[in-house]
Amino acid sequence: MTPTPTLARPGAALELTGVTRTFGSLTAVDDVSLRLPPGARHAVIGPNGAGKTTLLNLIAGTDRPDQGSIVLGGADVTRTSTARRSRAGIARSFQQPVVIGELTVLDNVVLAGWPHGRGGHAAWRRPGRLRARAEAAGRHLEAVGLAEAAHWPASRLSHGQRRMLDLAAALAGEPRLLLLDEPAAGLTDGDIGRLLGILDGLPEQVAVILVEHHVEVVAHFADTVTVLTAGRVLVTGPTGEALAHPSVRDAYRGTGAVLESAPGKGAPPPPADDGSRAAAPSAPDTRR
Ligand SMILES: Nc1ncnc2c1ncn2[C@@H]1O[C@H](COP(=O)(O)OP(=O)(O)OP(=O)(O)O)[C@@H](O)[C@H]1O
Repeated sequence: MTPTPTLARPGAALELTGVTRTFGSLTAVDDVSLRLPPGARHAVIGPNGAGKTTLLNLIAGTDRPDQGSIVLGGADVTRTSTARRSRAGIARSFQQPVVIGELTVLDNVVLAGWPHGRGGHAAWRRPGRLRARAEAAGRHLEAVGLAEAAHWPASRLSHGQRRMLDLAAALAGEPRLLLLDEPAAGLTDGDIGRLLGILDGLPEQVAVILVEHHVEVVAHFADTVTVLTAGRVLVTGPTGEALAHPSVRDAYRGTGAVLESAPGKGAPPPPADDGSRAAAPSAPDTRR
């Protein structure tokens, strides 16, 4: 059966309506609706197994919803391939950074930004296009603080640097919607401070969905937050209100997250080597 096309209200960068994904008897994402304007700074938080990564997979197209619709910039992409969505302007970073160790840092970014499809093959034969891509890749590396490492083999990078390279690679496609899956995971305090600076410098017109366990990163970066528990939206709204909501406190109680002390949006990055970070929620992982 052909799905009924969904019309987004004007102006939405992304509109999810009733998005649901089940795995057997488990509903990982349950009737999630969300509307983001261009340039949105939105975070999705929730305990382990809440459905955050599944939601990103559904938006990026690596997975398909059982119900609901996904509309990007007015176009229904619910059933379109990952490659088409990438061409339409969706880019993502991963929990485990995707880096090709044998290539240089610069080439990783050039490759990530290379056009998919037949146009991409033709582009290799045009030295001017290649040069322009390399210059753009250099700018993205500069933005994430990796300019000096541009000609290193990517295998030389530390974990924190790989995360930054993954981010530069995501930016290389000049996205209109950027999906960031736990960019602060495994970073040192100093690296998190740098990450916050980089996030602050993301192009204004790009809508961003940040999935993150570090509440202070969420509080610093996001204007709005959706809290998921067991696949359902518990709360969605302005960051301060969402984090202060009693149900959110209940959902996070006992997980170690320090919601009270999360700095407000616009607060400076935390000092390096301060060990008092708001901890990631650590509810039992229900992954099968
Ligand atoms: N391919 C799959 N097959 C079966 N179950 C899955 C699959 N992918 C995810 N799940 C389940 O769906 C639920 C949501 O998983 P998901 O990874 O989206 O949660 P999450 O909120 O991103 O968790 P975390 O914070 O630990 O990354 C979990 O119970 C998980 O085990």
